Amino acid sequence: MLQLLYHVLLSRLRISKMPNRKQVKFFFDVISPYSYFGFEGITRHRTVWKTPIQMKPFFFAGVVRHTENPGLPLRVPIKEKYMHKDLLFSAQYWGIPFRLPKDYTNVMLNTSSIVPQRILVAAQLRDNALMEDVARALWHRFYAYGKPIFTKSQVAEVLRDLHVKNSDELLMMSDSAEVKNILRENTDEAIGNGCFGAPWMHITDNHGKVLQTVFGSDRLPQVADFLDEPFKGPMREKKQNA
Ligand SMILES: N[C@@H](CCC(=O)N[C@@H](CS)C(=O)NCC(=O)O)C(=O)O
Repeated sequence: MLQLLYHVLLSRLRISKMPNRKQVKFFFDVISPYSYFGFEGITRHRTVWKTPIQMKPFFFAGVVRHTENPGLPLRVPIKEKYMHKDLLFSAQYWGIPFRLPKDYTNVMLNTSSIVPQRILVAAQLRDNALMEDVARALWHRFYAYGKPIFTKSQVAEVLRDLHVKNSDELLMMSDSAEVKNILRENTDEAIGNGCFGAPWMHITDNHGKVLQTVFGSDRLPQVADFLDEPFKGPMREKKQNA
């Protein structure tokens, strides 16, 4: 009995000693250019934040389908015109080489990103840093060189350029039930918390309770403030792809 009491007290003590650290989950899809900016912004801030950041590849089309979001900027001509300019403006801010790929709106609205997103999940199962390298390289290929990134062979070229070991295994893994489930779970997790767009973030407490949901790469200053962390602007000196 005394022993039981001792263990209960000890576990209580351990819980109360745990720092009450918030965490960020960052949901993104390579089909979303604003995810690219947010991805760069948040990963650059990792060097100055203590807050753990979890990167979550999800399926943007699944979100759009679920929410029946009629407000996608590329579907509204006046917003489309603005967005084309805003992407260049924002890319300049983040120091990202960027030009609009040919036939951009059409490609964005009519191409599926399921293949690269599943490959990112497979890469993350191996190693999160690998996943981030692949995501960054996919965006770089699309926006710096205008080359497509949506089929297996296109992604395979990126893996080859990055000298990824056993890349065939990774591509095969991306068709597994495990990978498909994780991508679906990540998407459902965002949808379950009110997601309608990308990038999307959850700020949670250290028990995983969602304290704040956030839409957009342009909300990083508010995210930093909520986390009690510094916002250092675009940190262009940290850019990896020139
Ligand atoms: N102001 C946001 C815009 C983000 C944005 O427009 N994301 C697109 C995908 S690339 C989206 O999810 N749009 C849905 C909507 O605007 O309802 C930012 O700077 O990141």
